[in-house]
Amino acid sequence: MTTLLLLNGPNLGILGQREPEIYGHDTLDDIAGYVADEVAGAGWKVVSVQDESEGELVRAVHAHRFSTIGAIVNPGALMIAGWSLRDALAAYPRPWIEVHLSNVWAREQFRHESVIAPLASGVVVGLGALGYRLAARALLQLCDTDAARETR
Ligand SMILES: O=C1C[C@@](O)(C(=O)O)C[C@@H](O)[C@@H]1O
Repeated sequence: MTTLLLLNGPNLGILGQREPEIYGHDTLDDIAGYVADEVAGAGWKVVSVQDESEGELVRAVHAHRFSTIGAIVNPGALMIAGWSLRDALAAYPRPWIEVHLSNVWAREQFRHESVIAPLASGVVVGLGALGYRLAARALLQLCDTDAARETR
């Protein structure tokens, strides 16, 4: 079974209750369901990990690095200085996409830089839960391309 890693950082476990005017009303379970719906047609399943601590997220990237085909990563505030998460993702051998629910560029200055973005295959920002769906669709295409390359 092909598996996609859905990785969410600090404070994303309380989506739905957390500043819904910024982050929307969907819970993380809702979002995991949307991602699962997007990839089900390809026969992929989703493993969803959320943690408040960077170390646990690093552990999750390590644990899933050879068992997943790609990843969707919302690092939360670790975008700002999550250097060990950045290094773990640098060693993740598959395509992955950074997602932010809110438009971080339209918010405080400290959210305008992401230490992980330069390593991502792409970044989706400001589209709420739809951003996770779009990231899943992108990974279906990116991973197909990889698979096609491997068979050449
Ligand atoms: O926790 C979050 C959520 C966020 O990653 C988003 O999805 O919009 C944006 C971050 O700046 C913030 O710290």
